[in-house]
Amino acid sequence: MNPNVLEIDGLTVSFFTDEGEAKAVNGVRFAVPRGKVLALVGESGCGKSVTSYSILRLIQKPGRITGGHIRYHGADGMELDLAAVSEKDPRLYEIRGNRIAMIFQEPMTALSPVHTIGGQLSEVLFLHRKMSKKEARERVIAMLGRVGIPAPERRFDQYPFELSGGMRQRIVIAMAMLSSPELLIADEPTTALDVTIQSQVLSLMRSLQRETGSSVLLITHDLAVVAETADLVAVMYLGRIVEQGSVREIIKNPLHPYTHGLLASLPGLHGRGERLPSIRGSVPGLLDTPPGCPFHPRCDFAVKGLCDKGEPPEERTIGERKICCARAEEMTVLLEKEKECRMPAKT
Ligand SMILES: Nc1ncnc2c1ncn2[C@@H]1O[C@H](COP(=O)(O)OP(=O)(O)OP(=O)(O)O)[C@@H](O)[C@H]1O
Repeated sequence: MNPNVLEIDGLTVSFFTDEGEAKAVNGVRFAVPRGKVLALVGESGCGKSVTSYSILRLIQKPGRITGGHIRYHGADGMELDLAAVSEKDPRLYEIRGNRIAMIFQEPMTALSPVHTIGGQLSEVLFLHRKMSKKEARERVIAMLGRVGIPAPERRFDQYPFELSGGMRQRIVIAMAMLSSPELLIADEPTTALDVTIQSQVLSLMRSLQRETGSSVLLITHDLAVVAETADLVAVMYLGRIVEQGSVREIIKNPLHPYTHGLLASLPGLHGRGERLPSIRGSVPGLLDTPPGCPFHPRCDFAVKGLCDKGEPPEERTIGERKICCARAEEMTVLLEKEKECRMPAKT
């Protein structure tokens, strides 16, 4: 069996607007291993959602997948390139919601306000598992209990509006898990929730993932969420992956200046009242991406003539991580020097 449930290779997705072709995803390559959580992280607009929507072929006009592969490797041997398959191919319907499920930031996008919770959840089992009404009711009530919904028998007949945001997101997770997907794509699943509820929902997702052995592609802009939830991380900037590897290695020792900047701006790393450093400048538009490394105009380590010219740097491997930075090999030393400069001199 392939160790990866999903392999994305050279994925390119463009939006064809009146102003021109905007490459929202530009040659992205990563793999989601079986039984692992991979987080795709980056600032707003870097292409995380477009990447995840592409997997289920949910990109709408004027957007289109223009290149690359999205290879799904089923545990039962089913193989499919989701980037190439026809929209009408019945295998695509089988994959959506059954083998690959998706949960969104706002639970109400997935739930119908006019149907009961039990009715909506049972539908998943009628559709994908062809279960009887009685069997489905039992399975749904058990799953509601598993995701921490109190009094699941009573909740079965209630409507989504009768529940809090955190409870609704648990319902959506229950709905996704009912079909025992091999891969769960969670697009900012906790962003709309209060901080205390966020952490409960994340640990619920993590424990369900461990219990079922499914894989998760977690989309988030929050490195604190990554540290808490994921095994692997891929950092995206302006439609490209700039650094990827294990969470342990990358959070402890980020090498790409962008990852370094994202981590440095996390509140947990700084003392009370201390001003948080931020990455200078802002993300350029997709129609005027700079030549060379897309991050160079905001990078403190950019070198004229090296980082601002030609094609973006190619991916290279350092230890177990992959990084796209022309100065990757020197970064450990450069970051160490920078840290020393920021430390107050000893008297
Ligand atoms: N329908 C569309 N038409 C034109 N451009 C689009 C469209 N949808 C997305 N884009 C562009 O694609 C780029 C990537 O968007 P995407 O939603 O994937 O970013 P993201 O990293 O998920 O950000 P966020 O966290 O804000 O959702 C953005 O520059 C966005 O403006």
